[in-house]
Amino acid sequence: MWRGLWTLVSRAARGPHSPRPCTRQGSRYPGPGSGATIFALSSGQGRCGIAVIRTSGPASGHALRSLTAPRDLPPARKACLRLLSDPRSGEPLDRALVLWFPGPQSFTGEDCTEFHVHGGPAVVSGVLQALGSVPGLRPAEAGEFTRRAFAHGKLSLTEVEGLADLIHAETEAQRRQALRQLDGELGDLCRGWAETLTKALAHVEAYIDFSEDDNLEEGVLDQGGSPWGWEVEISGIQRPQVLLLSLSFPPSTADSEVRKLEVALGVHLRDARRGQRLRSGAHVVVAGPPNAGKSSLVNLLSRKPVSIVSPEPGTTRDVLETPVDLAGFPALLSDTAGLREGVGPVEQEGVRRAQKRLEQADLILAVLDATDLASPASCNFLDTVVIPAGAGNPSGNSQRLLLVLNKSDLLPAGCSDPHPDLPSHLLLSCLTGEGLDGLLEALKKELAALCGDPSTGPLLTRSRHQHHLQGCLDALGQYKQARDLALAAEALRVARGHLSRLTGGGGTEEILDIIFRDFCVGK
Ligand SMILES: Nc1nc2c(ncn2[C@@H]2O[C@H](COP(=O)(O)OP(=O)(O)OP(=O)(O)O)[C@@H](O)[C@H]2O)c(=O)[nH]1
Ligand SMILES: [K+]
Ligand SMILES: [Mg+2]
Repeated sequence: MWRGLWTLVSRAARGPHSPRPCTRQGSRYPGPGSGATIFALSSGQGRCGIAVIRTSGPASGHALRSLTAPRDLPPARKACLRLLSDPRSGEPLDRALVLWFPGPQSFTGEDCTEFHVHGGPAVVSGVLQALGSVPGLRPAEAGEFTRRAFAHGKLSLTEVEGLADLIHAETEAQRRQALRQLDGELGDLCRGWAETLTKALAHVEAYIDFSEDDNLEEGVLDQGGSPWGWEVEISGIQRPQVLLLSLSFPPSTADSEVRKLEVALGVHLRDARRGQRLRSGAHVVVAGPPNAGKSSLVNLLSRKPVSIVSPEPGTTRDVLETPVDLAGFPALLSDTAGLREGVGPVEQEGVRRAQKRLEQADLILAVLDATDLASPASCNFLDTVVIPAGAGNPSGNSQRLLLVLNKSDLLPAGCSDPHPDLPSHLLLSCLTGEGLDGLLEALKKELAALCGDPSTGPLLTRSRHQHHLQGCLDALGQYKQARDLALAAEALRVARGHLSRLTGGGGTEEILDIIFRDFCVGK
């Protein structure tokens, strides 16, 4: 019985259905030291000071020796100056710094080399061709270096995603967020949660074994009516094996640990939308009546002539989208048609599209002409868009709105705020730029609320993360409702499986393909 229990505890700790919880499992790629050796230019394309060419795979050392003189391998991880020449013709290619990273202490876990050559296109193509002539070497596919790093357990799936985001990060907030993910924060969090579930599962499985022997399950479930009930019950049973379990993981702790886990998952799930906004940009929609200066504002914020500006009302018809860095946050800025009634069919279609885009906005930048507030179009816009959105007191995570009164340069001099009766607003002149700093400050606050603080805030940046955390939470719900120990254990296993898949344990090829598609060749 004692030995049986230990077997069960360790089996639960390992998990009978998923091989290892949240391990950094690989894909179909072969283990370190086998397979082809790949090479690619890892720095950007085009003329530059230094270009970095990498290789990874078992023939890396041979490739390094074939191209360099002297032919011996440099000391591991130390930059050495070498003359590079083409192994076929002996023709000199460049004088370059080379590095030798013997596996497994390398980015991919395999033998790797780096050639830091002068960045002219002729040098780069000469070295790439020379490498291509070495037997066993072939050009790398997009993301193949990172994929090998993942296959060899150097990076978890969430870290791979962080790396992809870091390469694509365009704003400061995105960079901070990607770095946190690359540091493995999300993976660590999931591994901690999975460990909690493993302990709970060990407890339940051991009890299943115990009750099979002693026929106790029925009575306990009758009394408790739920896993929480029988967990408490177990600690009351004076059996040596149960006492052992109680010491290693007291049932009341199991109860509260799983409950704590539910709370933590809920907090992160509520933050998920913010994390996704931080990764792909908040939707900021500029809207208002015709000629308010919406297109002028879009051009000012994006610092380029995205939209046509003209004195003619109804200039903008289609929704025009442009990605911008707004005060360090990524945003997708949309210019829209001026909202008004009684217009021709083309402009009407523009108005319909504008209204549709307004519904999808995370943040509405409502623009009015400060000198034209009494016009029917302005009044209608205030009544139908600004006031319902509750400008001035944005609440919670719902759609937010900033009201901007443009063309302040046309207001009589000395008039600080001509419209104190309007909902909270900012004065701006797209013509002179006055009020722009205040607007950017307000935008920063709004975007920080929408996207979260990148250094402490949301960690879930993809819908994939949200899907698995929700799956885990749902399974914990089933666990609580299970009236049968076997079902309760199965629910815990399902919950743990979701966490495991989030970090890449048992990741399917499809997910890997989608993630690695984001990478460029050489990464
Ligand atoms: N004086 C002044 N004129 C401005 C300002 N901003 C925009 N304008 C002018 O107002 C007119 C309309 O500007 P747009 O940016 O085309 O306005 P819009 O809201 O995009 O117009 P529609 O697309 O037609 O709905 C243009 O002649 C601009 O030069 C401003 O701050 N001050
Ligand atoms: K216009
Ligand atoms: Mg316009």
